[in-house]
Amino acid sequence: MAEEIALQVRMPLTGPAGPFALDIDLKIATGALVAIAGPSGSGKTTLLRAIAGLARPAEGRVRVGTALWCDTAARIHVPTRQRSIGLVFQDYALFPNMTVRGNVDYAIGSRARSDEVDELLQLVELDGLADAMPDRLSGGQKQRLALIRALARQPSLLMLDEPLSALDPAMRRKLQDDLLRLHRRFGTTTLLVSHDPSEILRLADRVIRLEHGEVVFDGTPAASLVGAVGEDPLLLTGIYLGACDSSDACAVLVEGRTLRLRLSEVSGLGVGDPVTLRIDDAVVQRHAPGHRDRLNGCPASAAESAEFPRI
Ligand SMILES: Nc1ncnc2c1ncn2[C@@H]1O[C@H](COP(=O)(O)OP(=O)(O)OP(=O)(O)O)[C@@H](O)[C@H]1O
Repeated sequence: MAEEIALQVRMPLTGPAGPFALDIDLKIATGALVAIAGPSGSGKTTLLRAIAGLARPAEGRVRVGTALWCDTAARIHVPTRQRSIGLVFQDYALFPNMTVRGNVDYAIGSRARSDEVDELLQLVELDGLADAMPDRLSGGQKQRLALIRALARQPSLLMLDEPLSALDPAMRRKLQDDLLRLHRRFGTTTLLVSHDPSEILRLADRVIRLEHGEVVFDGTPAASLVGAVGEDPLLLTGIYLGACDSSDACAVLVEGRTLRLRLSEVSGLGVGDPVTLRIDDAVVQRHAPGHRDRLNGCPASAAESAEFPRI
């Protein structure tokens, strides 16, 4: 369909272990919130930069809806400022010499209406700080301003590169809520670079994992957990929601999402009980508070479920 985003990017890169190529061919549905995960140096930021026009692919084509932003074969390279994008990076990048309101005004441009700016500031609880300069804001407030500024022009594509990684856990959580709320409100197609599995689980519809410039995983957030854990077991807490009717899987509410997981034993667990899921080496285990031993796991079935509806 014409609305989707089609990305083909091929670009030689040089990492600490030598040359490799960023080689991406993806389609993204309009309105999706897609997490881009993967180890350091795998090419996540470079992919965003290529989409934004800040890096030039050796070969590639970037189409967003009906707009062609880049087509190396046709020698098309639309400058960054003419691409309908919102960008938020870890380091805020606010205009330090403009007030909070001024930052949003500037992003909207000459058509800025003051009621529109007020509404945007209210959305992220910055209306009381409209006349403050950015250096008076906390890290979380700065990042909320950066988010709203990126969305102010209602871009076709929002790209967030580890936007919450400099924040403490409580503020991260708050900003994740804001991000979800803003995503639901504006429906902007979003690419979010994140290393944090619980953040991905909470926010994303789809996860793309890069390694050495290539897509090694493309699937649901829950399915991504199993492959992404590495040496460190991942512990997630959730609420047991009961057995699923048609399979031996159960439903567990984790980070605001219902996951269908096959747990080793569910005897003694009641609906509403808190559970800890241990996802380790493709094994999902659970132990309820009060159980003396961790129960044995069984092959993870996080990948089995096609849909994980948001609650
Ligand atoms: N223009 C370029 N030419 C050659 N190599 C590059 C270029 N830009 C980036 N690289 C290299 O490509 C690799 C991937 O960088 P990139 O910043 O995209 O990784 P990343 O996955 O975002 O990593 P991190 O999670 O640490 O931010 C790095 O080793 C980097 O040095």
